[in-house]
Amino acid sequence: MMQQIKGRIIVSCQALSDEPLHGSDIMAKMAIAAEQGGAAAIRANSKEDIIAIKNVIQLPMIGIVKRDYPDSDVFITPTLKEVQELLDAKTEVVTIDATSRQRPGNLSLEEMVDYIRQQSKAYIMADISTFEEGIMAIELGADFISTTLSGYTPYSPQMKEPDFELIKQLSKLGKVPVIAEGRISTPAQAKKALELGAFSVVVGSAITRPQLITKRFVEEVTLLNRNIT
Ligand SMILES: CC(=O)N[C@H](C=O)[C@@H](O)[C@H](O)[C@H](O)COP(=O)(O)O
Repeated sequence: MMQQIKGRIIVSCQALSDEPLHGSDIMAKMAIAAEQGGAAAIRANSKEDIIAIKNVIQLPMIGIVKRDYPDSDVFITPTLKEVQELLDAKTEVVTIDATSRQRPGNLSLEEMVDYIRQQSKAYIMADISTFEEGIMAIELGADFISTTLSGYTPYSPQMKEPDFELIKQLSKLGKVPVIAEGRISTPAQAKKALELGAFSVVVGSAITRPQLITKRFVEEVTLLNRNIT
């Protein structure tokens, strides 16, 4: 699988329950479209969506389960319950939040990694938000690190652009494949991430969230109209 995704685009097909495209059947169609476009793998949220996507395409799946808990800000595969759902869905990659924030029930990252290693042969992807968290994830033995959460923890840089600096610094270590993810919205940005050393690039909203794609066009046009009047 590593060779299959090297230097290529992974498409994130996700729509939460409050999004217009929510539904496993729709995500399965998105995944077919991504496969037709040449995606190397699919990142998807929830056991249901992963199973529906696996029914229609052969690409490797990078799975997450997003769930909110009252005692933690961690929402990407926060506990062993979500890990087990991913293992049940037979996802090739189990993705966990590997930030230094407290997990629900004070579960440690080590416990999560141990559980996945004991229960399956799935790869582990660590979603991180800073360089230090990346180092921690490498020490824990993650198979991939993804820059997914840069900009989504209060202590990481808040920016509109992808966090190219983080992609570059982690890739430079040469320890574990670094997946560039988060706000990559143009082919040029995807190319830049690979040039900076990323192993693969995940693109989500710019391909699979039409409400956000529309908004980008509308905002640009609104700006122009403001300048004219
Ligand atoms: C922060 C968070 O919840 N990220 C999620 C993680 O899976 C998804 O909502 C993103 O779409 C995904 O990371 C891809 O990023 P972008 O959509 O920016 O290309």
